[in-house]
Amino acid sequence: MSHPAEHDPAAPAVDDSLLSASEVPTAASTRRSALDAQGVVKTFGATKALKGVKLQIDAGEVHALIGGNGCGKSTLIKCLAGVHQADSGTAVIRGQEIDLTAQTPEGARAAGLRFVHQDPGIFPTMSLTENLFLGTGFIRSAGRIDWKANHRKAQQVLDRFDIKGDPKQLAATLSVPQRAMLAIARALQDLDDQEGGVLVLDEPTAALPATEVHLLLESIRRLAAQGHAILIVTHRLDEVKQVADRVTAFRDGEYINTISGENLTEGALVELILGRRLESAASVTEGPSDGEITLDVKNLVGGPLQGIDLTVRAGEVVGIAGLLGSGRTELLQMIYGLFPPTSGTITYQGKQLAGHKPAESTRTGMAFVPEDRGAEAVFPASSVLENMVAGHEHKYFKGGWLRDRKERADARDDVKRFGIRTASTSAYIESLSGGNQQKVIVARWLRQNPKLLLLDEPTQGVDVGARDEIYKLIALAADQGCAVVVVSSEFEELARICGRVAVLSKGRIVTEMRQPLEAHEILEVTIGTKEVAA
Ligand SMILES: Nc1ncnc2c1ncn2[C@@H]1O[C@H](COP(=O)(O)OP(=O)(O)OP(=O)(O)O)[C@@H](O)[C@H]1O
Repeated sequence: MSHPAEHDPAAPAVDDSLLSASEVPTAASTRRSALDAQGVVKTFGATKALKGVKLQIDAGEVHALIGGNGCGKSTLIKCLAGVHQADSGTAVIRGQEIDLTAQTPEGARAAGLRFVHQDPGIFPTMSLTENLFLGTGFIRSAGRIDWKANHRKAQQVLDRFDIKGDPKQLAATLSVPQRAMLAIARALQDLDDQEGGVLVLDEPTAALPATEVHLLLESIRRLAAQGHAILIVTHRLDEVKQVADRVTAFRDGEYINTISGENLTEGALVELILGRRLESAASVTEGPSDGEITLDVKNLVGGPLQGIDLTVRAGEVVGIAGLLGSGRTELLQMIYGLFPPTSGTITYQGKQLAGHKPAESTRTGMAFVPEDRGAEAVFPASSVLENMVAGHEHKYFKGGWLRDRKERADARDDVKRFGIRTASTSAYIESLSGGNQQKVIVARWLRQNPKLLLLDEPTQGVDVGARDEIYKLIALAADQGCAVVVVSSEFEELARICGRVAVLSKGRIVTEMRQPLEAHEILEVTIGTKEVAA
C-alpha cells in the first residue's frame, strides 16, 4: 500500500527526495479510513502533552507511531481509549464521529478500537479457551459452562488467527510470539474481518526474543491483509521499516509528519524523531586486554545457570547474548547478590564474594540496572530528583548538612544531558513517560562512577537520541576503568558497543565472539545456525 505524504511545512525538514518519492499516485479510491483523529489537545498541569495532533489510519494498513520519549504517543492512545479525556479533539473511527473530550473505554470498544499492551496478560496455566473467553464470557448451557461448545468456538478463533494449537492446551505451551497472537486474537475475536477493527499495539515485540520477532511481524501483516487497521507504537526503527505502510511522527506533543513506509530509511526516521540527524554514533569499547580483572566468575551454578565462566577486565564492555530462558538475567542478578549460587565462585576486585547482598554490592561499587524497571528500579511516589540520587544520597552530605543545591544542580544536569522530558526535577516519577523513567534510572547509576556496571536491557523503551547518549556514557564509564556487562536482546546494540559478546545457551556460555561483530552473526550463533570457534 502506498500513500501520499502529508507534509507540514512548519515541521523541520525531512529529506525532500524521500517525500516526493512517497507521493506516488495511489489507488486512493480503494482506501477506507479506519481512524481519523484531529486537533487532539491534552494538558497535565503545566505539561502540554498533546498540542493539537492528528493521526489517520486506513483499513488494511499497518501504521507506526514514532517519536522521542515523552512526545505524547501514549497520551494520544489513552485519549482514544477513553483512559484520559482530551481537552479538545475529535476522531472518526470506522465512520463514527467521536468527541474525544468525552471518550470512555466503553465508547472506544463500541467504536471497534482494541488495545494490546506490552505485557499481553496471557495466563500460562490456563487453557487457550480460558484465555480467549475469560474477559468476554463463556458459552453456558443450563447455567453451567459448556466446555465442549467453548472449545469448539475457541478452535474457530485459533484457526482464524492462524494459531496452531489445541483449545485445551495450556497457554504456557505456546511459543512467545504465538502467545502474543493469542492476546491479539482475544482482542479482535468479536470483530468482523470484513469491517475490521482498529488494533493498537504498544511495543508489541518488546517481550519477544530477537529470533522470533519476525514471526509476530508476519502475523501482524496478515491481520492487516484481512482488513484490520493496525497502529504500532514503537521505538524499534528496524521493525518500523519491516512492517509499516506509513509512519506518523510526533515531537514534543506536536504532529510532525506522516510518510510512506516503503521509502523510509533509518536516517530519515531518526530525523523525524529528533528533528536533526544523529551526529555521532557511539563506538565499540574493546578495553585493554591486560587490564585488571574486575569480575571473575567460575563454574557458577544456580537457577537456570549450569556452570558459567566469565572474566571481565576493567575498561571492557562485555555483552551477553542468549534466548529467553537462557539464564542471562539470572547471571546478572546472581553477580549482584539478588540470589545465591548453588555452587561456583564470584570474585570481584580480587575478593571472593560469599553470601553477598545487593546493598553491599552497591556499597562496593557495583551498579545494576534491571530489566523490569517498574517493579525493581523505580521508587514510586517519589520525585525525579529522589529517584536520581537514590542509593547515593550520602554523597550530598557534608559536615552533617545536605548540600541540596549541588544535588539539584546535578539532577538538572542529568535531565539536560539525557533529554529527560519532565516538568521539573521535583515532578513525581510516575508522571514521566516510560522511556523517560528508564533514562532517570540509568542516570542514577552512571552518576555513581561504578567499578562494575551490570545492565539488563538498558535501552528498552528508550528513544533513539537517548539511546545514543546512554551508549556514549557506557563507553565513558569503561574509559574510566569501569567493567561493564550488558544483557541485550538487541544484537545490533551488542555489536555496536561491546568489545566481545558471550553467547549463553541453556545456562552455559557456549562461545565468545569478538569484534568485528555483526548483529546477524550474533543472532545466528545464538540460535545455533552458525558456529564460531571459541
Ligand atoms: N498522568 C500524567 N500526569 C502528568 N504528566 C503526564 C501524565 N501522563 C503523561 N504525562 C506527560 O505527558 C508527556 C507525554 O507522555 P507520554 O507518556 O504520552 O509519552 P510517550 O511518547 O508515550 O513516551 P515513551 O516513548 O517514553 O513511552 C510527558 O511529558 C509525560 O511526562
